[in-house]
Amino acid sequence: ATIQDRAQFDSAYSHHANMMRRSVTGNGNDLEGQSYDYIIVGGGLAGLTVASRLSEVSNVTVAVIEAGGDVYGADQNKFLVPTGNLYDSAVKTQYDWQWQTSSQAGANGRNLDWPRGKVLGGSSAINGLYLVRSNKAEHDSLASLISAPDIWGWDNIFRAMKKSETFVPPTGRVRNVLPDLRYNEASHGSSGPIHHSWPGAAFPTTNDFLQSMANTGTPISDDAYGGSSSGAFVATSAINPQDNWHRSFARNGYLDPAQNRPNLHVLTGHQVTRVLLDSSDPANIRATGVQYAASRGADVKTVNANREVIVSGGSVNTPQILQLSGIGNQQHLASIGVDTVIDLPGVGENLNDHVVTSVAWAPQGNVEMPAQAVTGNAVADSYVNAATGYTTMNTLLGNYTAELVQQARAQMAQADAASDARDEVKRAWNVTREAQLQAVFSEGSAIGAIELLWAYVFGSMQVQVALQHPMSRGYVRATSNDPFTAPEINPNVFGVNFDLALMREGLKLARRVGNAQPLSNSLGNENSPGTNVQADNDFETYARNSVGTEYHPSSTSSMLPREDGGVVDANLMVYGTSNLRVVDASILSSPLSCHLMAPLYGAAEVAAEIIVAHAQGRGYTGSAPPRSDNDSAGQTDGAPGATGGPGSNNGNGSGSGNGTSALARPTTYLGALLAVIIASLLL
Ligand SMILES: Cc1cc2nc3c(=O)[nH]c(=O)nc-3n(C[C@H](O)[C@H](O)[C@H](O)COP(=O)(O)OP(=O)(O)OC[C@H]3O[C@@H](n4cnc5c(N)ncnc54)[C@H](O)[C@@H]3O)c2cc1C
Repeated sequence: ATIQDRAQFDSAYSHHANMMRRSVTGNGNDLEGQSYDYIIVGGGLAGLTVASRLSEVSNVTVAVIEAGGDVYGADQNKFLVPTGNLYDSAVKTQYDWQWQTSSQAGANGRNLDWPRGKVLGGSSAINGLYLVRSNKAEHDSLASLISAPDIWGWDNIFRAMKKSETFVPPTGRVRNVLPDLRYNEASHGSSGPIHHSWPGAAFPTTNDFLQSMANTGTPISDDAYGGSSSGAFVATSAINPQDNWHRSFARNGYLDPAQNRPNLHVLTGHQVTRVLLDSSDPANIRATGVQYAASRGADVKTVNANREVIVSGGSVNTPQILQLSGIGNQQHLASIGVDTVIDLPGVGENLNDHVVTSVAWAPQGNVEMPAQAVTGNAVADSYVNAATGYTTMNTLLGNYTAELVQQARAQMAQADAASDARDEVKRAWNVTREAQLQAVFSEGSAIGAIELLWAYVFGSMQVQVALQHPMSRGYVRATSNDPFTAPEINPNVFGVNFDLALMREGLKLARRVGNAQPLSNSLGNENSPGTNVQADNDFETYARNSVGTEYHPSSTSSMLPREDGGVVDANLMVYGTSNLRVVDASILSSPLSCHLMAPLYGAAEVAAEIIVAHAQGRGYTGSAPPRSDNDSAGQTDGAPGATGGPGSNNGNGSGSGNGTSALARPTTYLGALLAVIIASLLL
């Protein structure tokens, strides 16, 4: 942390204390023995999105159990102030699970840090705020693997991503500094819970980066949000200019506006230790509730589910929870002393992650840069890095592509044959990698294989290089039947040579971008890897020594057919159960070429629509069900057949929050525009 004077800083942000907040409870007894229609495990990005939407239906009851604490407290500025994500970070604090991978052979044996949010809002509370959308072809490909184009294909996900968004155009000042900041309003949403905008502060070298990308083969995109994210652009950030430039995330976007709903209860500071399953009818295994505890050794409490349990613990924790509940590979479960209820070998497997490293320069002379600290000035502190570019295989490699793909196929076939993984797991690898090879790595594909990010970090200027479609697959496996013992995380970094080769070529391109006009005018010495690194081998050694996570793990509860190693079906129901779903990053069956937050808000919106449709006895056809009675328009349709209802339990949500004003309404686009005009006049 680089805050010089904490008291001065907190007083500059004292207005945060007056915000509208949804109250939550930290008292585990409030839920114990109670019954809720829906129990959501994990109050992160997906969990709070689903909780908010389900509780719009007033005659169902919803409980969320979150292992971490609340964001609103002594440390709230860590989460709310955008620049805080770098200079007052929640990473490596109590708000982070602080996972580490197992030793990674592909990264010279290093154990990589794997932060994940452990706080209300989950990783959406601690992340880098980049909002980038995935590509049409990627979603159509994911949907075809589960034969559900109407639900998971681009059209429905695009609609759902817009549903979650309120787009706020950049200020006049930002437009002046960044003449190449381009967007197409038609691709954005105007009345959703999460605000997408640009920071109030901007720097000329960001525009130079776009120009240098164009000059090295990655053209500037006019519309990165309408189905193709390839090209260079300044990404929107999850920032709300109308609310003091705060971070917009699952807590303040989805939960706080639900503050007056008596049918929604949120418990923090308690970890779900397992899902309780009734397997008396093996053809209809039902989740009857969950157990939870404040810590290892603390009392284990139970809360009952009338209708469904929805697991939203994220890509690391969700498979661990399923495994400890008896759902997973029978052999693995036996090895940790867990009785198998459902032998489902895909649980925890098929893990993939974007990995990242960078080329870094010292700034040239007195080039203008953001403050390398949180300052107490809301506009300055809204600055986050956001310029990016998604580069296709053809730009990266030209006609070398086909040869590399052929080599990759041969290498993977050999490695799979030697692996002792279950056949279903091998099929998951195969179908998802083949889908990637066809959609992303085919000649002329418009999907980014590599992301290049422009970053000012701790006084250095960097072009970061992140692999978007790794072929390597790893796993998450519980190592003990104790839920408070860390699982083994093995992302198998650079397990397939193809991934290393692309990273190497990405690093070369990053150097070319930095050496190209006009960006080169602002860059001094190349500090890393350093100009002595020229040969392929040296680039690869540098990549192995420096690579880390871009924080986008997915696929550990893949939505695939059961025989292809799937864990959930197209309705996100865990195979073999009739009322246990997973909604979080783990359901994506293969990587997406983007930061995951935007598509995950969309996926969680779709999940909530599916669940509401099912509660109403309707099939889900891939569009929003009729509006419900607790939503902002106040229309009613209820959910026939829902059991329980308000008052079916007495967990009354008392506790640490300080809810104040009336139910928030999403701002309209006109309101947004007006606020931005006023803001730019004030600047
Ligand atoms: C440091 C960092 C930077 C990132 N930067 C970006 C970015 O700039 N842009 C972007 O788009 N994405 C970014 N991401 C990724 C993005 O935030 C995640 O992909 C997304 O939040 C995943 O959503 P989720 O719902 O799957 O999991 P999460 O949001 O992580 O939520 C899971 C929740 O479940 C809770 N939980 C887990 N286990 C239990 C249990 N047993 N009992 C109770 N609660 C439990 C966790 O505490 C957590 O709150 C970043 C992530 C990190 C960690």
